[in-house]
Amino acid sequence: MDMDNLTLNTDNYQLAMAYAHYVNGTYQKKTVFELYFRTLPFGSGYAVAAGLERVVRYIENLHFSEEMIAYLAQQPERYSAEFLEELRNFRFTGTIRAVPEGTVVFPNLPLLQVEARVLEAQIVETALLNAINFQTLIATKAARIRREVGADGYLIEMGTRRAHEADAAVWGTRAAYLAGFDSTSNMQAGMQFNIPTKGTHSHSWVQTHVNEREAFERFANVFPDSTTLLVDTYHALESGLPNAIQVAKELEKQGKRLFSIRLDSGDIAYQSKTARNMLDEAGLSYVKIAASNDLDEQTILHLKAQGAKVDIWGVGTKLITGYDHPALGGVYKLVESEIDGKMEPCIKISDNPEKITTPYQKNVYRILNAQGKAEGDYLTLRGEQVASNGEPIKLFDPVHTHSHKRVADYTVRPLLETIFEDGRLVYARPDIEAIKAYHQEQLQLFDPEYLRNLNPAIYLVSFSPLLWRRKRELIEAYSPQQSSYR
Ligand SMILES: Nc1ncnc2c1ncn2[C@@H]1O[C@H](COP(=O)(O)OP(=O)(O)OP(=O)(O)O)[C@@H](O)[C@H]1O
Ligand SMILES: O=P(O)(O)OC[C@H]1O[C@H](OP(=O)(O)OP(=O)(O)O)[C@H](O)[C@@H]1O
Ligand SMILES: O=C(O)c1cccnc1
Repeated sequence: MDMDNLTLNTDNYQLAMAYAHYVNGTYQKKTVFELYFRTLPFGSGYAVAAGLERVVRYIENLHFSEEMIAYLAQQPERYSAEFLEELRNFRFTGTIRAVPEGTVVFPNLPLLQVEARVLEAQIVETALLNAINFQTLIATKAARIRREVGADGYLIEMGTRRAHEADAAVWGTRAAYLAGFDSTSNMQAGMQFNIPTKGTHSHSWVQTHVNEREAFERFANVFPDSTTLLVDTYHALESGLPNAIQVAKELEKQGKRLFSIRLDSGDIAYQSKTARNMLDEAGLSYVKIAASNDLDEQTILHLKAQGAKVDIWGVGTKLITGYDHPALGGVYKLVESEIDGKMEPCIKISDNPEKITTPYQKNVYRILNAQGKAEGDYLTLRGEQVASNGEPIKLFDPVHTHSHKRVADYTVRPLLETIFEDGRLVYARPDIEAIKAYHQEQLQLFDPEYLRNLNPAIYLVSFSPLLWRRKRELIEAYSPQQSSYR
């Protein structure tokens, strides 16, 4: 089984619908789907788009292997031999547009758009959501953690042991790195994505020696330029720190420097402040202090408020599992479908206005004011030009319409890039360092009110007047007193 081929990483119902379209002769119908989320995780004011690299690899490798075809042939759905033959030749031949990874994104903004035969667009839904929901969630959590750590702190991702299995560890690490982490303990992620790896040692290293001092010496002698000593196996301040200081002094005699000590239990604020004093008094102000132990942005905020002297933060479980908001609720909705050879808008009506889908394939623009700061995002019909004729542009919340503003002097920046064109990869994939730098540039576009972790300001994702009018008309057309559509 080729584990890199995720073609069957789809739901049973996608194949059932694909088959029913096939049997009815409608499987070649053109469709447009858009992927977006409705609610931000963690109480954040923004999310960080991630997952596109995995989408690209998935689409490039999309095909049903003989083993998969044989499996499908045995299913109770009794797929016909002709359909299985169609699947044997199945490749992605459509067009995908997406916001680049690292983009700062908001609810109801299309992050990805699929324009393809319904057969293809339907089958890929599950895997696209799977990749983008998870990675965007983790990138967003990572950005929150980076915000509290500040630009000076060094952040190591350490979550693999608690991640939801290997894929989540490796791709989650990548998402964390692009959104602000400095390195990871996961070697696979390091190799696969060129992410710097870092590590210290665990309590077992100390426990497998006759005493702590011997353990420290032996480790430091092997890595004299990069050692971090974990000082809390027995008593951090009474034993670990004094032993680490002795080892650092020994290293100095060889012209070497102990890199850091690590605290992994107890009161990190108190211990780090005391450790800092002890190290400084011993003339070891260059030795850094690392901390770990169920950290997240909240704990880090509190530790910093207490004056903790931590230079390096190791964060695992609460990052890689999206601990306090374990899933991003991204959805993939049909916005246009071919009827009698013509693309027609599609809508899903709901009693909850936030869940009514927005019809039509869209263009997505970011509106920047004269200072180059983002004022809001702006969705138009595809092909519709944004007027920049000197007239102010009106931005409003399409659900809570009282919330609006006008921006007089503005420029527009399109957000969607073409990734696949008629099945061909046309996107020059940036390397991970370029994505990381791009994410930092993105943050500069926003006033801090939108970015703060607690009770952030709400950013407007607006419609053009034409899109607004067309959506209203469609809602009207599907209202119960109109019968023509039902
Ligand atoms: N000064 C502090 N203020 C707020 N939270 C802290 C402070 N110091 C540590 N913490 C956090 O408190 C939690 C302590 O958890 P817990 O009681 O399980 O750890 P512990 O006492 O260190 O035990 P263990 O040895 O099992 O790790 C951790 O999440 C840690 O990051
Ligand atoms: O706490 P996290 O953010 O997940 O960071 C990773 C943790 O993994 C290691 O210990 P492990 O949890 O295996 O054992 P311990 O807590 O008993 O030290 C390490 O010492 C960290 O505490
Ligand atoms: O290198 C470390 O200190 C480390 C790595 C993984 C998990 N916990 C700690």
